[in-house]
Amino acid sequence: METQVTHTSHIAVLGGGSFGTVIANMVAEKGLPVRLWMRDAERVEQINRERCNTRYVPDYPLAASLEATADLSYALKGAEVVFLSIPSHAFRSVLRQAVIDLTPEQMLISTTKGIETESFSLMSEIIADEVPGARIGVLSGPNLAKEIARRQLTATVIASQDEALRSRIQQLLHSPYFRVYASTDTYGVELGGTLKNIYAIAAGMSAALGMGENTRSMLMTRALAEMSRFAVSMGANPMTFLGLAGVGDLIVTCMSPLSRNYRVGYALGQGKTLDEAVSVLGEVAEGVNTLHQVRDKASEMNIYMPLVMGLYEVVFTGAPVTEVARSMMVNVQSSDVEFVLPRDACAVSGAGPSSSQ
Ligand SMILES: NC(=O)C1=CN([C@@H]2O[C@H](COP(=O)(O)OP(=O)(O)OC[C@H]3O[C@@H](n4cnc5c(N)ncnc54)[C@H](O)[C@@H]3O)[C@@H](O)[C@H]2O)C=CC1
Ligand SMILES: O=C(CO)COP(=O)(O)O
Repeated sequence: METQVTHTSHIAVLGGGSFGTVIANMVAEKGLPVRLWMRDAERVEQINRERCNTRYVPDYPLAASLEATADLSYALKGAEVVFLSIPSHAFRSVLRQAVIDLTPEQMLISTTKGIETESFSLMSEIIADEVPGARIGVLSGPNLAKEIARRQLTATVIASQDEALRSRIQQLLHSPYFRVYASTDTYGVELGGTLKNIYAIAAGMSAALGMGENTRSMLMTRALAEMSRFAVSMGANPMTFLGLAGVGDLIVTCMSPLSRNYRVGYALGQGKTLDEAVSVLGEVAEGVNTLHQVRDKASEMNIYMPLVMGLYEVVFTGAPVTEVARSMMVNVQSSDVEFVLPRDACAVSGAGPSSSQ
């Protein structure tokens, strides 16, 4: 049964790409007023006229209570919840334009799976910087927009320290095809969704090169080990990666040609240059920048991440993938499951054990 939701005001979604559109429409399908903000006034006009975002999610009729707008103040003023589906490279600048119209009781939910260049900030950290005292949540999980648009069953995680926020977002998004689990580990949930994009590029590349399913399985499993090692070094709780926002999202993104990061990897595996692979996509593939940022951070902090290091060489320096793969296969063979949760890791602020509902 669909969750009944009450409302006193509208919901705002910033970002008129594929995920922003799907989030906005899932809420609007419940009859709630939703304002979907995007920069492009022509697209706004087209969406409101045709009731479809033909550029990003064709064949996906939009509910009557969804209104596209190019007026940021109109979208934000009086909104109860603001979802931010803006690519990481533009996230801070959009938030800076938005801040004047935000009020402390509004809930700000990032759906963006990326890292800011230079600062190494995740999006929730950017919100905390730009909107001090904001009520912050992060939404992440195996959520390919195009599958959600077909109402194929899936689930996500809403992570926040704010219990009322978690339950409000569960209420707003829950539907017969979409379940919403809760977590208190904002950083872990956000980090999982961000890191998995790197390995999706590698998975796409290995598929294009005709590598087998054993290879893909090894890649995903070692990716999880590497992500967890990175999380521990960053003071996060790696156990969160065992959930939907970690292994769940890693699996779908490494398996599906619907993933833009997978597609970038596939194109690279076919011999395209990085510029060609990205431009043919025409949508954001966060993993390219994330790979760069994580490689730099891992080098700086001396974190052992052979997949990241190898993929960086292939993607950014043009090293031949078969040679890189071969050299990785002769690396020192360490333990399979190498870490146990450090006893004091749970005490790290913001890295407490996640709680599912
Ligand atoms: N598409 C998907 O399946 C999912 C995407 N995400 C995440 O959501 C975020 C957004 O992704 P998508 O909507 O899929 O991307 P997209 O590439 O489909 O659309 C991005 C949108 O952001 C807009 N944009 C770019 N720069 C802007 C700026 N400076 N100001 C205002 N708008 C700007 C673009 O015009 C476009 O409408 C990404 O971080 C992605 O990782 C998360 C879950 C699923
Ligand atoms: O995060 C996603 C699915 O959960 C979408 O992945 P892509 O950005 O690679 O399409």
